Amino acid sequence: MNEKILVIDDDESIRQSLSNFLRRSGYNVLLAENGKTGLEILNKQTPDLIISDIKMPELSGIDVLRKSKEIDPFIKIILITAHDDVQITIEAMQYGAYDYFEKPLDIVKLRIAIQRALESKSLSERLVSFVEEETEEFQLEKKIIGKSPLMKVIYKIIGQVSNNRVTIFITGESGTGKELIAKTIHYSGITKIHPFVAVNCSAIPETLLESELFGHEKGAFTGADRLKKGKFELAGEGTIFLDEISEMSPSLQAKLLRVLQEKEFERVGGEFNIHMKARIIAATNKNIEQLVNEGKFREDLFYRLNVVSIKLPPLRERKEDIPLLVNYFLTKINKELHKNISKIPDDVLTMLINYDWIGNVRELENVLTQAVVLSSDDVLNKENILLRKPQTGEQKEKEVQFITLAENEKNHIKKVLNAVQWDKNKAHKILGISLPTLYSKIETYKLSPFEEKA
Ligand SMILES: Nc1ncnc2c1ncn2[C@@H]1O[C@H](COP(=O)(O)OP(=O)(O)OP(=O)(O)O)[C@@H](O)[C@H]1O
Repeated sequence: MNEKILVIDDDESIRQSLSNFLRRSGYNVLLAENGKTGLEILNKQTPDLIISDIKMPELSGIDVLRKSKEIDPFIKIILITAHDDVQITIEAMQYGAYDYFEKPLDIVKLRIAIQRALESKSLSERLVSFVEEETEEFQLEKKIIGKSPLMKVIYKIIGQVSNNRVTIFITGESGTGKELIAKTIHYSGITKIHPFVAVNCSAIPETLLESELFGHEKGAFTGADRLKKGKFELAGEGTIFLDEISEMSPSLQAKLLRVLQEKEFERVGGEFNIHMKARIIAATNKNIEQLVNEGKFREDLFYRLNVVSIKLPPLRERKEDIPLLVNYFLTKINKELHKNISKIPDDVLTMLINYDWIGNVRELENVLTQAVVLSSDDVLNKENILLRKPQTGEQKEKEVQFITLAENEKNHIKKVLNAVQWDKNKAHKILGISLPTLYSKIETYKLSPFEEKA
């Protein structure tokens, strides 16, 4: 039996082209020009999957998503939109959207998503969760900046985990935003009315960490002159963020494992167990798998913590986010320092894009702060941008020797196009070639804004 897919879009041309594509792929198609009609069809004809536009008059795609889930909690919904919006992506995933696509639609990716959505329909009964309460206004787009495909994957995971309490392990180099992501998860979902408590496991001496985490009773040890609640207790039903977890001593790793297994802990010197209600988010900038292999981090603890894993990409792997981050930080820093640096020369932006940012977003923010402090006019001047090391290292030269000139050109054009989000008018100027030449190079090298994964 062919599966039924309901397409809801107020744009007739999109409805028709989606309908043709779906029929050609062997599905039965139902069409609705607005959310209200779509919901009526859902009631009467029980489709297996809905593909809905987000921006529609009266009922939006998010409204359709929420109401459809009330009618059929196990329906799969793929949302499409013309606008790239972090908040909407997270909201859509929170309300249980199966996936989220931007126009123009990438048909190959859409086809795969449809197949997967239909395959997982029978499993979804266990996965779908309702969100009854309105989420407090939390302006995510002001906090996490980035529209690269790698960051979009992260936003989807945030949406999927913010309304449950699964344990999360975040890895990523220093300054990639691990704490920021942990806070965003906390403040986007059911934990947001409870405390967010962060502990840096490497900053606290080993002897103190246990009482810091679990608290201590009065008289538990010399100097314990009063009862002190630990971070787990203070976090209540909120989130405890264990940063630099790889630095935890073996004995404390064993204690933490027991807490995770038994969901309870004792204060140091205490005699009764306290129920653990907080969600744990652990993070490290070390290669944790390697530490596990070397026996430096308990494997059983790692598996307990790594229920959902989030790997934050280094900034150099999402260079297209650099211009956005530069704008965001300049606005923020200008405000804080009462400055008005508004002009970013093309060569300065190119330099920032090409730099490898070992310290990631934190380093970028620091470099920009320094540049704003040093600037005396409204231009972000090159001489005020103090980078840690020269751009061309020996390593880079070695890599270049092994690729052809054409490959090098292709890579460079692609890097610039990604960095300016495929704005060809900007790209041809940065590259110093004419617009027609840029088009012909895109054609020759078969460049595309969409990376196909094997
Ligand atoms: N995508 C982003 N958008 C905006 N700001 C960001 C982003 N990622 C990181 N930042 C900012 O960069 C700084 C460093 O981020 P954060 O402390 O979360 O990194 P981290 O990975 O936890 O670092 P470390 O491993 O050193 O503890 C913070 O000021 C944070 O707000």
